[in-house]
Amino acid sequence: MSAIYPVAEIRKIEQAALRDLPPYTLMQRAGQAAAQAALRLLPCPPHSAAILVLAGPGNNGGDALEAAAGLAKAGCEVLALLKTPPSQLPPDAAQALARAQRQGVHLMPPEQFADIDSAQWTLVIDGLFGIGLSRPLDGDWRSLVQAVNAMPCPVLALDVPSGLDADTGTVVGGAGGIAVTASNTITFIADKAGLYTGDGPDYAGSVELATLAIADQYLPAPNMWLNHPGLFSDYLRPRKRNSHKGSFGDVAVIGGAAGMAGAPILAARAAARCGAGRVFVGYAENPPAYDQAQPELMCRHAADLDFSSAVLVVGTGMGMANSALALLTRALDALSWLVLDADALNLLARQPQLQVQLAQRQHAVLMTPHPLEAARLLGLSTSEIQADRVTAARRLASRFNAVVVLKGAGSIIARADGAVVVNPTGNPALATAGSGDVLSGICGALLAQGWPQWEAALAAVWLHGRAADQLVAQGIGPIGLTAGELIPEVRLLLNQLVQER
Ligand SMILES: NC(=O)C1=CN([C@@H]2O[C@H](COP(=O)(O)OP(=O)(O)OC[C@H]3O[C@@H](n4cnc5c(N)ncnc54)[C@H](OP(=O)(O)O)[C@@H]3O)[C@@H](O)[C@H]2O)[C@@H](O)CC1
Ligand SMILES: Nc1ncnc2c1ncn2[C@@H]1O[C@H](COP(=O)(O)OP(=O)(O)O)[C@@H](O)[C@H]1O
Ligand SMILES: [K+]
Repeated sequence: MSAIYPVAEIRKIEQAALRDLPPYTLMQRAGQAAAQAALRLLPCPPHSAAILVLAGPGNNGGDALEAAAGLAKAGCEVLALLKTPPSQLPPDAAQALARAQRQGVHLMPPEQFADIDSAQWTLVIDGLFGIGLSRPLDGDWRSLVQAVNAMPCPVLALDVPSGLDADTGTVVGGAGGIAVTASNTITFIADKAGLYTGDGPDYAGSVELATLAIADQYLPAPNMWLNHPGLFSDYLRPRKRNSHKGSFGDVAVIGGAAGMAGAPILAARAAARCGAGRVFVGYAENPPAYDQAQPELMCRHAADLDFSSAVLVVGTGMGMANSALALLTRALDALSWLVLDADALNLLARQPQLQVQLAQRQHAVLMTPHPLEAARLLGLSTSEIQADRVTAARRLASRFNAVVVLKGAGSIIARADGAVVVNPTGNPALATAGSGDVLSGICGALLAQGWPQWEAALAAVWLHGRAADQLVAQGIGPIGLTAGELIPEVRLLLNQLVQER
């Protein structure tokens, strides 16, 4: 399942399930799943492992103590750090503590709390705070997290790395806050957006989901999902034998002011190699005769292009001159499907009347802002966008009646009705000039081939990120991957997905 729920919903699911289950059941399931995940992470047999379990004052601490019991039972040497007096633990966590002690888990004496880094641990389990974190970590908690973050061993976070906001992927307390940097996270009941977007992936590491066998009847209809090909596979259709280039549509990339002629070329090459029947490049100024590396592209002056018969990808390297504004206005007037990127978005941010025109357009639009472009469109700062990427993407989608891709680590795809998808593919190899142009070209190609906007956006973002992941696995990046290198890899992946379906 790929549903993502906000923390408030997870609380409701948990409460509803707990009403129908014997007490302590869910914590036992969480702890056991965590113990199994921990055993899989050990680089040695259990009886050679020394595991430090950090147990906080709430039920996240209870999960950790339950996991500690399971690990001790499996033969590991387990030491638990518990600052809270047992009498102050919630009932389930107190039960987990009793079980851990029966299994031979030792409690660390308080005088050793400041020296946890003096021992060599095989693994640390972070069960300090989960979704109940209500304020930034300070004092002893902060020192503890600092010590864990300096350790070389793997760290398994339970539910969410302590200190991270599970909804937004920001550290609680902002720049002054702190969170556990885990190598792995096992999250319970359902995925949380904050594990996949913004700073979340840097803290959560590799994420595994344990649903705790919660029956479907307790799960409300989601309106947030984790991106995967199942969400767009209906459109991964093999080509009919009896087809021709007209069957796969035209893309016209509009952009390319002086000094930025390469940007639309990247988008256009991506569009051609992702299957558009014909690809035009409409230059704001001085079109080149043709693209030597991809002579299939038809390079023209944008003023000479028919805007009504192609999917228009507008804005890549377009500049902010009056001529660019005129091209954007013409594109918004056209009945064609639109992808708005880069300078098209920057111009829109400056032109309230064009924003009204966009929101009222009959044919909806796909917009691909990076956080700064999103900030300009919403009149906010980039840090305000990054503080809650899901909300920012939803606001843009509803304001402009558009499908919006808020780019950056863990891209957020949002729809005007509030549906959101969080993308788990991609890596910092993509932090290179032109990779956004490639994304807009992929979007254009899928739209030209008849994909609806929502599925086109989901597929384009997933493929773009996955291509970068595969290239990095081959050693092509993260350092020095260039945007153009993504294009053949995306083509390969798209063909593979169609074949596998
Ligand atoms: N219930 C169940 O059966 C299941 C629960 N599950 C597990 O429970 C987790 C949620 O448990 P939880 O609600 O007890 O919250 P948790 O994250 O442990 O922290 C709350 C405690 O921390 C304290 N506190 C907060 N911030 C603080 C700070 N900065 N500095 C210091 N203290 C701070 C807060 O104190 P207070 O804010 O009240 O002062 C309170 O004492 C969830 O993530 C999952 O792991 C799953 O196993 C499924 C079954
Ligand atoms: N750290 C990262 N992790 C995942 N994806 C990233 C990361 N950095 C950048 N990207 C992706 O790379 C692309 C960059 O787009 P953009 O900022 O518009 O670049 P440009 O304008 O140079 O083409 C976006 O799709 C973005 O989501
Ligand atoms: K935790």
